[in-house]
Amino acid sequence: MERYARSSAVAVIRLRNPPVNALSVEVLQALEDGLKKAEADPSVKAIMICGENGKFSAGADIRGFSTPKRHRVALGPIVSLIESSEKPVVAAIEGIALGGGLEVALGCHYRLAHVKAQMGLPEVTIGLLPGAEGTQRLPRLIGVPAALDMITTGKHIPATEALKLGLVDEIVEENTIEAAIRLANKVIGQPLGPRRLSLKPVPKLPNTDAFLREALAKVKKQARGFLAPELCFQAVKAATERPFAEGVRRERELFQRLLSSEQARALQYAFFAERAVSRDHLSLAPSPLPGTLLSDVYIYTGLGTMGQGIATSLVKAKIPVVALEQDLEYLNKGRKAVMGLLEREAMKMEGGAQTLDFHNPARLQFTVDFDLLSDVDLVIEAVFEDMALKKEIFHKLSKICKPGALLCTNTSALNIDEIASATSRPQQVIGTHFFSPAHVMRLLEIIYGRHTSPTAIATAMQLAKALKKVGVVVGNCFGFVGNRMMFPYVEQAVFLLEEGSRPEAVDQALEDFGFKIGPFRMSDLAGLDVGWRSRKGQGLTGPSLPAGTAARQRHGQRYSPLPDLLCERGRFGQKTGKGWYQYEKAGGRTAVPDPWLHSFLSQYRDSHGIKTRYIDQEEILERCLFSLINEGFAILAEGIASAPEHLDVIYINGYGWPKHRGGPMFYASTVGLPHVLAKLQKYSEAHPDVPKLRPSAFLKKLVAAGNPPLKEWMSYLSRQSPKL
Ligand SMILES: CCCCCCC/C=C/C(=O)SCCNC(=O)CCNC(=O)[C@H](O)C(C)(C)COP(=O)(O)OP(=O)(O)OC[C@H]1O[C@@H](n2cnc3c(N)ncnc32)[C@H](O)[C@@H]1OP(=O)(O)O
Repeated sequence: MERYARSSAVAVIRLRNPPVNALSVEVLQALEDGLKKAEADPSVKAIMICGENGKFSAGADIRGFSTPKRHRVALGPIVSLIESSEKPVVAAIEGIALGGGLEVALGCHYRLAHVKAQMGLPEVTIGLLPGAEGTQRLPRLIGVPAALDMITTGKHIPATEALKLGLVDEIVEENTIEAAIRLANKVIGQPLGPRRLSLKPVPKLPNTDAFLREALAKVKKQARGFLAPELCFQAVKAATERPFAEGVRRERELFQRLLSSEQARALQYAFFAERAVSRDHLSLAPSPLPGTLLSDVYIYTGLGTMGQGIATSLVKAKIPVVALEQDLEYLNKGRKAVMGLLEREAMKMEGGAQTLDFHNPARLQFTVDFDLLSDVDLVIEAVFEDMALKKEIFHKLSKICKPGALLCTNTSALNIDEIASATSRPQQVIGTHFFSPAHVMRLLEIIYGRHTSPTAIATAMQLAKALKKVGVVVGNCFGFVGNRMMFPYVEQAVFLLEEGSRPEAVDQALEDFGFKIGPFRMSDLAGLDVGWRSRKGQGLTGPSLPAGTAARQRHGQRYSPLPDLLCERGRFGQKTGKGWYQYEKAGGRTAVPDPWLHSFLSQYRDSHGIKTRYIDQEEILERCLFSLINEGFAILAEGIASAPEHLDVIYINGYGWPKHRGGPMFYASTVGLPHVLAKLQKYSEAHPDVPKLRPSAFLKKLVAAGNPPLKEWMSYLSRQSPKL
């Protein structure tokens, strides 16, 4: 505790724990001591709580949740202590007030925020609920609908919205601390009863029961097996039914349940994994992006779907863009699409189009003039996946671009070294694999080649950061990490259809597991023709397939021609109105099980002598997920990725893996590696012609070593890529 000024009647309690003033045991102890001291000091007439370095607090120290209970300090009683103070307590909110930080502010009698501050109760995103009485105070302050929304989604809200909701009393544009001191002085001696949220009733709704029923249904639908949102709901519901103290008891019960759950552990693991992975390699970049290193980012594209998303993403990050197309017709189409995307993005932002300033040619210009490339700092090529075309472009780039320019290719599988070989500067060639839609998806897979320099890797990581994406650095192999792990997963899904399952059963099992979308719905959405083109290119199907090749075998391994057969019938998915499902029309989005497909599958099985059998959910999950995980172990052993956390961050941010399961490798660690190995052995014996079911040597090694915790896995490998 300190005084604002020597003779000031206002005591200041500053939360200090860089970088985000997380409420560690020490901070909480100091907060409690400060409060008691101020309370006992007769010369103190009011108290102000603020945070160091322009940030109120990011809430409880998340690392503390995995320490034994005896080492934790309960925050709820401290919030109560603040509220029961006989002297007015003012929260001066700058930067962020999140989780326990906002709960501290809710205990204060007055809340004043800087206009740029953000507030929220994001506990749900780490598998918890606001367990410091926040589920009971917030509905009393802003009403049940708004409180439920904030608590079950965990979203951050800006100060302007907080003011409208009544979450803060005042917002200021200038010095928050001085404004809070003025407020504290002004309210000295005023009655505190009406300012104590625990004493207020929860505002009544016209039909609380119906509202809660609907809200619960919505929460359950979105949660897909994720427990925290529903328990957050239950805690807020308790506020509508019980007096404050009983509501708090219920909140504590629910909080404890979540705290000990595997889901909370998984989400907290994912929180730190993402931050650790994003930090990798950054320090080697010569200077921060954008602006200094990158004066212009050049996108050479087809301004097709990927190029459009990438351009949008760069403009949103305020990086100047020059977008190039091969001819005016494509350029105009691309321009229209990018402008449309930017208009929509601008509508979601405060300040709209003006903030993004995308009508300004200095920010975004469209051209067909390749020579404009000579002065740009970074190029992102996003033409379609054709090695010959990419090599031609990179050869040209290498001649035109200035010596220091970084040359990035947006490929999802092609060999970076082969692309780099077309240039005279392979050390500056790197893969930047964006995910569609590129202005929405957070993952950026960054692929280094044999000659890629550490500076190039670090610069690509800077780019990811500037784009607010999660950059993950991986090695060069077919499909890199994400798609390479996806191949066996999709392969198993199709094999399951051959053996007796249906697309809707496979999708359901994986969506129940928590995936946003199952493999067949995903394939219909992405277009079956994409994979078909690639398989034709690899000689697995189409005219280059040698005559006499067995229908269900390639290179001595099992192969399913089912996706090829659908493509031959023009069933490309949503775009043609038919794929693994049927749709209301070409371009339709509602997938409906298709009787034609069911009878097609029966005939297929008959013609290949396959006996249809019932396949249960367990087998669907095990075969799809464990084959994907098995590939993950192979990737780690080959040094393509530097740690299991990297694979998990890729899967959560790029492939719709349910975050509450922590990513595939974390999931493997929770079910236990001996279990994964035993299942793979069983399925591999049943399907000896499927190499991807054969347990990886690394997995076997870890099991033989006694199933060590995930953090220790990499110590069982002697070789690591020098660049990772
Ligand atoms: C003690 C028992 C009390 C029981 C109370 C029960 C109820 C209360 C529960 C809670 O409060 S749970 C925590 C709720 N808060 C959050 O979920 C916020 C999480 N943090 C963020 O969203 C972001 O970090 C941020 C605050 C918006 C800042 O984002 P920015 O992109 O600027 O920086 P980051 O790289 O994300 O973070 C910087 C640095 O800080 C670490 N960190 C952030 N928040 C916490 C935290 N709450 N606890 C511990 N550490 C935190 C983060 O990990 C980064 O550090 P490194 O990992 O890079 O070392």
